[in-house]
Amino acid sequence: MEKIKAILSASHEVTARFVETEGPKILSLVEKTCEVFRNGGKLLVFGNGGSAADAQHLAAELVNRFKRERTPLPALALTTDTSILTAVANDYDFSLVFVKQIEALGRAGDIALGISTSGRSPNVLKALARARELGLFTVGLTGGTGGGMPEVSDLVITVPSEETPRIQEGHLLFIHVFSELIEEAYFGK
Ligand SMILES: O=C(CO)[C@@H](O)[C@H](O)[C@H](O)[C@H](O)COP(=O)(O)O
Ligand SMILES: [Zn+2]
Repeated sequence: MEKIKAILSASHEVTARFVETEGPKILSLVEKTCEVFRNGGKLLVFGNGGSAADAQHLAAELVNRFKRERTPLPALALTTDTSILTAVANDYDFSLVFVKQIEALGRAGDIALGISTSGRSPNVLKALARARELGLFTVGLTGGTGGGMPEVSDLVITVPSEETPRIQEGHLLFIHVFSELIEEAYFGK
């Protein structure tokens, strides 16, 4: 029981600091995303492991709904097509599994959101770098020092922890806060 309480308390402490330091950046990303959606652009999201699940979670909130009855929003997780993922990894390299999808689906004016707790996953960093070259707005959702994210991201949102699970808990909070604010900002209160 003590262990559970210690984990919960660490998680709360990290998410509280996250909101305090990164809140303004989250608000600016909400504005930017609404502008991109209004201009016919879309959000492409990707990451590995738990962050692949987070990418899918965010895309589902936006395409389906969060709290409101409203029209679907254009978001796509690049982590779900096992034929594409295995073919690219098998024929080329795992570090290109998101790059090739960015090249196929990304258009200038879209947003590429890469999720990496360490900021060091080559497939996430390469996809953000390529997205930027192609004229997408790039966002790194990360933790700790952010690894290589600052070099390839127009906006870096960082959970202030060095522990992967705590960082992921901050990322989940981001997904829900972002989805709720997007619904309000895009469709009105
Ligand atoms: O969920 C977890 C750990 O909590 C793992 O599945 C974790 O996401 C994987 O090890 C990832 O490969 C880590 O990649 P990254 O966050 O450093 O980019
Ligand atoms: Zn996890």
